[in-house]
Amino acid sequence: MALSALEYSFLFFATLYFVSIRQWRQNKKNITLPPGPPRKPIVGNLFDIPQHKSWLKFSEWHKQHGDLVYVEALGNKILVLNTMKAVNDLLVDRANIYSDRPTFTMVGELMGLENSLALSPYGPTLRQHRKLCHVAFSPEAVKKYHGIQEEAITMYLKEIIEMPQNFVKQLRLTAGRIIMSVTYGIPASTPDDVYIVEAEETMEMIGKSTVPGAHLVDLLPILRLLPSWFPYNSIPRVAKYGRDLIWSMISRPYEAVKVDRSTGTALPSFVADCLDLFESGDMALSTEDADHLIRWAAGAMYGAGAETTYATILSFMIAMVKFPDVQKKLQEEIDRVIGSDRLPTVQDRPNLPYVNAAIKEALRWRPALPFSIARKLKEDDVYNGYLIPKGTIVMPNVWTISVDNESGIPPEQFAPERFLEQNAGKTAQDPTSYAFGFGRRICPGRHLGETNLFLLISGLSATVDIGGPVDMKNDPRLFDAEYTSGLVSHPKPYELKITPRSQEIATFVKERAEAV
Ligand code: HEM
Repeated sequence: MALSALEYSFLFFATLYFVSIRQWRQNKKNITLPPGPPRKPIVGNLFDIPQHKSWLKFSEWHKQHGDLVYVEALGNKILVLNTMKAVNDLLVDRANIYSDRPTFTMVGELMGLENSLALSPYGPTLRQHRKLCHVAFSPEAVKKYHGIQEEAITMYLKEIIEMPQNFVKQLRLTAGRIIMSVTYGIPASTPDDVYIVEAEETMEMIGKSTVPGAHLVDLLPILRLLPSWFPYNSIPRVAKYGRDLIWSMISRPYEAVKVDRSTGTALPSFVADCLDLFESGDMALSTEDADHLIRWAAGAMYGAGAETTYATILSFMIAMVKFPDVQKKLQEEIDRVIGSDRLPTVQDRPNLPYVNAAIKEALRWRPALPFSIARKLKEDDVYNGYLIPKGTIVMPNVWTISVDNESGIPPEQFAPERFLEQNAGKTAQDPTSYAFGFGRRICPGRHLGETNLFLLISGLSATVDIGGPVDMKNDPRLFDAEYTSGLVSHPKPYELKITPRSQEIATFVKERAEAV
């Protein structure tokens, strides 16, 4: 029987395809895993990876093993990327297989958090989440939140002028109020922080649950199938507690927006923008699906947006104590450009190069997410001759990437000068290219986040002197902040001496805050 030309071509290409797949599989057997410290049977490198600040250990391994460091822990495969080139080659250029998130059985599957934007697997739902963010958090769309951000930060400045000892607690509240206001339109000036209290409680529970080893079921997912009557099985009870807490945190403010919209009293917000988008018919979703999507997209914002801002500013304040010359230069620039009778606004940003350089330096000096947020590889991959197996957890080592060995200024120094025009070309990598993540999962709140940093850094510099802690006799005390080791690494609460730069400034900040 004679075959047609079409059938011949089909057979030819099919044979070529199968032969190349076989060849590829054979080659793969000869391909080695990326380098890393030697692994022990079963536990792998479990006991080589420190629980505290593990990014420092990976930075050491970077020097020994190179740009890729591969480790295993109890069968979990982990690849750490230590350079921007490796990050760009994999997370950006091969985004279709490197944009998934690792799974957590307890908090993700059993408590439901895998529905949320930040933990959502890479697929059609994530693309819809990202579309909502693209519309609601574009550089143009976030302009409508500038007023909210300015007001919340004015209130923060008033609070720390009046009660400087509360600067840490108030910073946390301020970051939370801004996110709640932007996400749900809850006024930042509301004295009732009921949503924030609930969100903080939920975030604490999630933080504890995502520490490796916190739940046995994460190591042995099969345990989730045990019936609830099984002796000593606390999994269903813990899962229900977490699920209820998360559901309440994401649903109460969301339902409130829907009620406010029905009465025409809703303030601008991410949720309101998303509901508008759905109602415009632009999303081709059922009401139920849109409801689910928007609720869980909005529910990710607090966790992702509040603690990162808090961490970056707490580190900035430490830098002001350790590098008083930088504080002086910031104050001088603000006094020269803005004067001392008003607070900086977003419109002033283009005229304040030193403040802008200080934002970059704050993102670089102590990155809030030293390992960014981990990815999971969807299928086997080969890079630089190494096999990276499917399911590998891939972590960009932002800590190592942020070490500036190019500008000639010691990396430990907090020096905005690295990013001034005079150093352009010989300076370090721009931190905005790594601090907010990469590729298809890059932080959707980065424009909003940067504005928070601008208003806080310029507002603090305009109004207060930040000094180290003092003893009863007003003598300086030794000062070194400790950092937490979770996903977000922030300084543990510490003391500072914060004083208004002048009585006039204290008065106008108070008047301005009262007007809010
Ligand atoms: C200083 C401020 C901030 C920093 C340093 C920061 C950093 C990051 C980083 C490193 C990621 C991981 C990206 C990746 O996987 O490649 C991320 C994700 C995310 N951020 Fe931010 N962020 C900040 C502020 C915000 C704000 C203000 C919001 C919201 C209003 C926000 C919302 C999110 C969300 C929803 C994700 C998850 C995206 C996804 O999984 O696709 N972030 N952020």
